[in-house]
Amino acid sequence: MVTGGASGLGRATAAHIARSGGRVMVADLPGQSGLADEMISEFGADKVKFAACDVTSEEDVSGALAAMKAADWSINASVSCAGIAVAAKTLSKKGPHDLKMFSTVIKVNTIGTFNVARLAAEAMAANEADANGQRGVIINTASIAAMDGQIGQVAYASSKGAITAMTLPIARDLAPNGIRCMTVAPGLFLTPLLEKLPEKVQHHLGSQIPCPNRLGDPAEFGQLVGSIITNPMLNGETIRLDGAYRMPP
Ligand SMILES: NC(=O)C1=CN([C@@H]2O[C@H](COP(=O)(O)OP(=O)(O)OC[C@H]3O[C@@H](n4cnc5c(N)ncnc54)[C@H](O)[C@@H]3O)[C@@H](O)[C@H]2O)C=CC1
Ligand SMILES: C[C@]12CC(=O)[C@H]3[C@@H](CCC4=CC(=O)CC[C@@]43C)[C@@H]1CC[C@@H]2C(=O)C=O
Repeated sequence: MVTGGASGLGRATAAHIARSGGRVMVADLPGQSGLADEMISEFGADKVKFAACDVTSEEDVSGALAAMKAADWSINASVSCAGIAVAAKTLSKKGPHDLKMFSTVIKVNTIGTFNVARLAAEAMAANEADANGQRGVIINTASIAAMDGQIGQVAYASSKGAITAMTLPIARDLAPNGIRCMTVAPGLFLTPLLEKLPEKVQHHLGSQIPCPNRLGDPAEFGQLVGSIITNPMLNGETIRLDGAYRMPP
């Protein structure tokens, strides 16, 4: 299952899994079903399915997992890519940071990610263990903003910092169930999130990345997720995927 799987990093991950012979439940907001339909046409309905799902809702996430079970698909990997970003300072000329905005970002990014992790873990725990005694892997998406939070990113950086912080305790909690937990902290990737910015700004951002000297390709994120799924020793850690970029203040 890939949440936020209709767009950007999630879409590239779903495509990577489908191309590698896997089956993917794309769980995304109902408004994204058109984008998911494109993937279903590309890979076939036996490889890709769509579940309308708000990650903050227990009912929706349980529904997506139930749809997998109904299709006789086991859940071996749960990848959380659903996320939102806002820009606002703690205090600006407009006044203090809007508290509702802060709560919304925490709700979608942090609580949504944990909601998916806990419910996916319950489903994975019923899988038969493989030769390593493992039943599945939970993969979260943070951001380098978790470590290098910029001016105006207090809500976003907090939400992503919590995702990196939950990685080790989730891995420890789920070790007895044979379930791993990893987090990827991407740098700057060319997805609709960044495509919103003027091209000049996109080029400038790409030029700041040491090596490779360009924005990340979402396929490279999908490739890392594929490696995490297949490498049984990766557990309890956050991996930066950023071409050695460190964000300035
Ligand atoms: N693009 C980048 O450079 C970076 C992205 N990230 C993170 O990667 C993740 C994916 O970002 P992108 O692919 O760039 O963004 P995107 O905007 O292309 O995709 C995000 C997807 O999440 C879905 N989504 C949003 N709220 C949701 C909810 N409540 N329930 C279910 N789905 C929901 C959206 O519908 C969308 O399909 C996000 O968590 C973002 O914070 C982190 C670092 C860098
Ligand atoms: C997501 C990330 C950090 C941001 O907050 C910005 C986003 C690009 C588009 C944006 C424009 C704005 O006006 C508000 C901020 C933001 C949403 C950036 C793309 C990658 C950044 C990130 O997470 C890096 O790790």
